[in-house]
Amino acid sequence: MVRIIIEDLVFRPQGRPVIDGLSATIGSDGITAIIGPNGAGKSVTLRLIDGLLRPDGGSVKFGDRAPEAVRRSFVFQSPALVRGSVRQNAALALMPLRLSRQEAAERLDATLYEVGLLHRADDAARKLSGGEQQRLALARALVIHPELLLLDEPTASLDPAATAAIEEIIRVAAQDGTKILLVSHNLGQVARLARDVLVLSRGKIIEHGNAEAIITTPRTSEARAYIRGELPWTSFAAAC
Ligand SMILES: Nc1ncnc2c1ncn2[C@@H]1O[C@H](COP(=O)(O)OP(=O)(O)OP(=O)(O)O)[C@@H](O)[C@H]1O
Repeated sequence: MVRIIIEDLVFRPQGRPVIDGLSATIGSDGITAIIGPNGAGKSVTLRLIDGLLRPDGGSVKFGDRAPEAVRRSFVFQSPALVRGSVRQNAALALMPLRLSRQEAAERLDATLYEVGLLHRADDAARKLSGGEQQRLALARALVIHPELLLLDEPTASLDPAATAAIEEIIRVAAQDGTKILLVSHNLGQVARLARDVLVLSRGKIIEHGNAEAIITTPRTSEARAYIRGELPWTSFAAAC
């Protein structure tokens, strides 16, 4: 179980405050979505939590566990696949685990089956469709049996059917006990999947709570504007 405690996190490249004193305690189960307008700092927050970026202040703690003891995976919006087969791509993630050959093969088959790619295991990864490539990226993330899975807009460029397939994989992973942090602009997806939501604006959390409550009745005007899709020129156009 991974509880994430973020305290006064600051990321300030060249002095520009991108993340500006962000604090939150994120519960150890279910799916937590991070939403907010472009440039709010969602991806940076995910990277700071994962340790891909170093903060300029504050901390991210996983309860009382050392960060390196928390098995975790990160899936990006565009899957970075290497040359080789579907199976070889997924197998890369297993290398640090030093499993026996048989155990690794069993795990790979089980995970490729879960994401619906076992029948494509020997095909070239780069020949997969966008949705299949993202399922492979998820297989590579899930094959290590992560305790924490960080997903940065995993369905941003996918059609509804491919999105539904990815959402089902995410749902099953969460049911199996993986804690999931999901950055998404797809509020339907957030409503379908998330238990709780963090709303970011200009590097700060402006709301954190139950997903349904935040999506249906956001408290702050900024969250309301984002969720209702108010664009800056809406009121200007109305005034003309
Ligand atoms: N590694 C980095 N170093 C310095 N600045 C960065 C880095 N990554 C992102 N930024 C800057 O931080 C700001 C927030 O970026 P971020 O990608 O976190 O936004 P976001 O909320 O995920 O936006 P979007 O919804 O458009 O993906 C941007 O101005 C971006 O240019």
